[in-house]
Amino acid sequence: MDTMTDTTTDGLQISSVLDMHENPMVLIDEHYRIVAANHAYQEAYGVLAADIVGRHCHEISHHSPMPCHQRGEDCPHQAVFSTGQAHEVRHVHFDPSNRAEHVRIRGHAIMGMAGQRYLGEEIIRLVDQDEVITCGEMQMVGRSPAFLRCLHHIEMAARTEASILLHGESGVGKELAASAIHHFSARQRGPFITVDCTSLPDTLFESEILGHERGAFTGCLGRKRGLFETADGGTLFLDEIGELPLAMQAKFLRVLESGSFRRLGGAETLHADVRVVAATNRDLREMVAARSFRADLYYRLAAITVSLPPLRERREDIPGIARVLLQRIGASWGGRWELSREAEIRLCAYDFPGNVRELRNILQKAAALAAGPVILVEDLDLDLEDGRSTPSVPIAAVRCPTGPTHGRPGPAALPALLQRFGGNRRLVADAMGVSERTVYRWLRQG
Ligand SMILES: Nc1ncnc2c1ncn2[C@@H]1O[C@H](COP(=O)(O)OP(=O)(O)OP(=O)(O)O)[C@@H](O)[C@H]1O
Repeated sequence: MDTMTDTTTDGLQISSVLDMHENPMVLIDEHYRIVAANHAYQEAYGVLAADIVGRHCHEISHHSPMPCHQRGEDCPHQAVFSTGQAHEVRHVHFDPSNRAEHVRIRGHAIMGMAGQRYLGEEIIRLVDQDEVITCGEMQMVGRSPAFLRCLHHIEMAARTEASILLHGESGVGKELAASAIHHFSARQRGPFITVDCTSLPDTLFESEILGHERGAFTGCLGRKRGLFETADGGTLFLDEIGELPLAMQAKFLRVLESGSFRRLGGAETLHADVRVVAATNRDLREMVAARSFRADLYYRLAAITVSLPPLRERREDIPGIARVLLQRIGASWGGRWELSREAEIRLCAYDFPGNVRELRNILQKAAALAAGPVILVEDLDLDLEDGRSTPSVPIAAVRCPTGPTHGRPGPAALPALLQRFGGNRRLVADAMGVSERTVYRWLRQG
């Protein structure tokens, strides 16, 4: 083992040099052993330097017996020792009580007086108390290990130029993840263009995706740039790619392979430099086997695949996401709502087949129905058929909803809702997640 006393040959005390840093910092030797930790580190993690000096960094920060690069992670230790250059990564660390946290690590190469090499690891803790990770204008909430791991994959994938396929259930946050990829990538200053593959009729492919020249078809008055061209220098997000009909898959493949295209009615071959991110909730491999999705397009899109975990596999994120969603609802409706403890427990026990989008809809309805600023269990309209509560959660401690069922507000709630939304039935319908006709029906029924 490469050892180092706390005093270097020129009389500097290592820990006092590390203490100059405000962020937690540790010094690590070539053999992954921690040599020193600064005051900020000891305070942040509630440990004494003596408790961790001599132990492996991966054991302390990852609770893992092996270095993180051997588990497929981008490891500052490996990078700094092999290149001698500083290296920065995001990681998921675990504190002494096994709580996952999202951190940015700056690894610096440090030389000892006798030529020994060290890694100086500065740890910047990214997740604040609200568990919100802010990427540009977006807010991604969560601190569960499953979520943070997924975020790490997203960031690692974003740094490459490879096509990325996002896979996950409906409402799990694929579109949010796609914009996070754009934000984390070198293309962040370029455009982020979304193509909804469910609403792209075959007849519109050319004009929408490739654009058209003036007079290209009857009634076409001007020249239009297509979405592919508009995404030049940025990211093209193909949402619901599994819904793309076979005929259009061939057309897409041609454009994606070459980056070249012609506008409808145009003679000139144009080129766009586009990075593609696609998303689906379907099993594209199965679709390839069933010949309903082209294998060549699949391999073109899925250079890197990132799976987004469903909300029920990261239940510890539910309270944090609910808090942020309620803040958003409050900001747009002009009000403040919070969950009662029982309502929070009830939500954490729910399976959320519709994931974060369903959570948002449930909270909107609940806020619309709640008599005051505190949302009670009876304000929650959970679909208990699909979203059965799991046995791992102490359901016995939770009362069942007794209030309105299937979104139908009680007799007193409807006038209050109409008042809240200035008599606008459309807004009431949106808040309740029903059609405007349903609101009319409720009003007729009194
Ligand atoms: N981690 C998160 N933190 C905060 N909000 C989130 C998070 N994940 C998703 N959301 C919100 O949930 C809603 C649904 O997310 P999104 O549209 O990205 O899901 P999706 O997987 O693309 O859904 P679909 O497959 O139906 O298109 C959005 O309002 C989004 O902002």
